[in-house]
Amino acid sequence: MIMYCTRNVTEDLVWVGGNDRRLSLFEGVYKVPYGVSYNSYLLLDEKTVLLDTVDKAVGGIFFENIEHTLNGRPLDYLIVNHMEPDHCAMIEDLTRRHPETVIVTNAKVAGMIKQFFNFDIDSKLKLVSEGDELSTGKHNLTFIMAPMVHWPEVMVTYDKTDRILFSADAFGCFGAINGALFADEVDFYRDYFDEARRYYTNIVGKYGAQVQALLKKASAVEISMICPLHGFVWRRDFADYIAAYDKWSRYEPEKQGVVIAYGSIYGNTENAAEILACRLNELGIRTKMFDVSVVPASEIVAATFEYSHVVFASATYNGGIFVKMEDLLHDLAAHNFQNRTVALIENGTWAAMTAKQTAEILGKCKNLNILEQKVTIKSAVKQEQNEAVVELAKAIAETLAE
Ligand SMILES: Cc1cc2nc3c(=O)[nH]c(=O)nc-3n(C[C@H](O)[C@H](O)[C@H](O)COP(=O)(O)O)c2cc1C
Repeated sequence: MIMYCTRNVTEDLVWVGGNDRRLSLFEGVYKVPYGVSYNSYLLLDEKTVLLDTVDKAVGGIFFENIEHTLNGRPLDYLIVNHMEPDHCAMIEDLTRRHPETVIVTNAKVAGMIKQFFNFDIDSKLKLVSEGDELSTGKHNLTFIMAPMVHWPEVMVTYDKTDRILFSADAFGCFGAINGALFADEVDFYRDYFDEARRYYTNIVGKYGAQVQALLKKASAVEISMICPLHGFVWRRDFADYIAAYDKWSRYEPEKQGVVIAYGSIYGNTENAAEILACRLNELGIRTKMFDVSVVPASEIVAATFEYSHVVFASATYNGGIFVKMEDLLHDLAAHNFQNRTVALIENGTWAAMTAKQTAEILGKCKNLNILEQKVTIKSAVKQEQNEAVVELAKAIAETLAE
């Protein structure tokens, strides 16, 4: 007997993906404490259509799900929207199990299939471009190119019949699907929104302009359901989620407030950061603090997309920026960190360097307001620096929107 773990998305669309709760680092970088899902969808129309495959970690359950759902029918089409291995890993296995399957995709994907795999794809290929249609019986599918959301070959598929957007990595979220497939089956904004932000900012945060382009194309069609490649399916009330994507991809903060990221070896720079946080809160300003030595840069990157202001407080380290802080700054620059107000605190026992060097790294970033007022500590906070921190809190307060 074939075991299976599937859920119907609609009457004739079935989720045949899998969950990984043992992955230590997604993409080798990101912690996934609640696991991650690899979504694949099987449409049972007059023709059968699989939309993307899954990561090899869940390959076994994926094939059980497919065979159970097909129930002896052939698999007519595989649509490949995205060639990242967490979604495409099972393509070659699939073609061995289902030699009848025609692969429907764009030319860039086809090139990548050849790069990743060794089977003869040309004999199986049906190439599509922007706006092409595939009729599968009741359903008419069309293809929308979404380059760099978040690889260059990405496209999304729109089911015109049921108005379903198969959105590839867009609108995804970290976190395994624990039986609840739909976002409305969990308390998404309480339990998953932070994970969705961390997913967006780190995975596609760099490509705001391309996400904007996709949002524009998507706004031209009526959408009643969004089926991403990770996380929950959205079948209702997704306007707020699309609005969050719009905000993130325009690099607009969600909230007025200050992220304070500090790098401190012996606690004195941390002390300055703590004092600043106290003074800001006394002024009614919300703060979120991170010790860069213990919090992964990816979590701090996500927080900088949330808040309007960021303070970097760093000890000087062998003539440079404290190593973990330097990692964070490069990570931010790589994620197109922009459109924020920034303040700097530096510490050096003999020659503080970090304010200047931080400003140099951030010099690559667009539309940053780096406050001229900085605080320089020489080893430990003294009366003079205490006063300077108070002044910095006031200067930050002046730049906050009402
Ligand atoms: C390994 C190491 C290297 C340092 N290198 C420098 C340096 O190049 N220039 C400098 O002015 N201070 C240097 N410092 C001192 C720190 O910048 C800082 O003043 C001191 O560690 C106190 O701050 P903290 O308690 O936040 O670590 C160094 C400290 C350590 C532990």
